[in-house]
Amino acid sequence: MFASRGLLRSSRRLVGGISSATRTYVNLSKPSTSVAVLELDRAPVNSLSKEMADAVSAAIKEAEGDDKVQALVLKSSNPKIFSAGLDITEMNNPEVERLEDFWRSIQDLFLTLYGSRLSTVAAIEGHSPAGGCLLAMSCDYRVMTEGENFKIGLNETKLGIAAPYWLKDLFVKTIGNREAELGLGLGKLYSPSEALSVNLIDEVVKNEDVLEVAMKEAETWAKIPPKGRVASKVMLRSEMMDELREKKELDVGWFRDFIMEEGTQKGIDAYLKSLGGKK
Ligand SMILES: CCCCCCCCCCCC/C=C/CC(=O)SCCNC(=O)CCNC(=O)[C@H](O)C(C)(C)COP(=O)(O)OP(=O)(O)OC[C@H]1O[C@@H](n2cnc3c(N)ncnc32)[C@H](O)[C@@H]1OP(=O)(O)O
Repeated sequence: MFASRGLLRSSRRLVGGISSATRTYVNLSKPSTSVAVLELDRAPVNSLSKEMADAVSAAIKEAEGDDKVQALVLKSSNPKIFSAGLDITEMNNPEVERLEDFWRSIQDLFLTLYGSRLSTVAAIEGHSPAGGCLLAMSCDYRVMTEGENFKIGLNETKLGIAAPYWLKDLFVKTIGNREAELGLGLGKLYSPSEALSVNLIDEVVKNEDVLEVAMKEAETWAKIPPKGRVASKVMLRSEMMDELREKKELDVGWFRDFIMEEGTQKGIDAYLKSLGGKK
């Protein structure tokens, strides 16, 4: 059903009529004719390394390659963490070439998900900070599990870094300029009810219901005739995507220079050490 890609270790099985493919970092399945499910599966926190970003992009393209598929649910294998965002170790004392390639992979992941012909529904299971929020906001619809300790938002400023301009633009498009000023400036992480109140997400559901609700939503989107739906999506999203495509290498340079600064490195180093308490 889903053709395998050279990049990915892939094994296939048929469970109850559901074709599923298990790969490194992602699992792709097709529980119904028109909806595919892409599960993020990089323990412990689904952080986005270069390889993880490439794997997610490849899986989205693979789902798009099936003409019958019209919608995609993005979920996590971890019920408490959708994604902890970018893999911070990629930005900690990096090799410059690897750092630049890492950023290109993140740009490509955004362009692939945000610009997908598929209707995309994020089943946000638990925490979704920074790059996790980027993944969620790149989808067409967001369902998040309840639990006021779960957080979503852009906390970059608290790490001593700034979100790139296109992530800022996406945030503004999603929640409006004033709330984005507050959210970005304060590095605010929102609980599910707060996120709902500012339209960062569309629904809050019980943990056990999240996949069912996301699937139902995806089925609804999948029934819309694709021609008009995709044309509408292109109209709404192409300006931002075209700008990033044009400025891609400039953006890589900004990212590299910003991350390689001594002060940025000190901040990232301290933040990494504070995480998990083990590094
Ligand atoms: C001209 C102007 C120029 C402007 C500049 C433009 C260019 C600048 C661009 C800069 C862009 C930067 C963009 C950044 C976006 C990001 O995504 S940065 C990442 C932000 N993410 C976070 O802050 C989340 C951090 N993690 C957590 O908060 C928690 O881990 C959690 C709430 C998700 C889960 O908590 P818990 O279950 O308690 O797990 P932990 O014990 O904390 O973690 C377990 C394990 O995972 C490691 N880890 C956690 N997150 C990350 C991560 N994002 N990357 C790498 N590793 C991570 C953590 O260290 C633990 O490891 P050990 O078990 O200790 O080894």
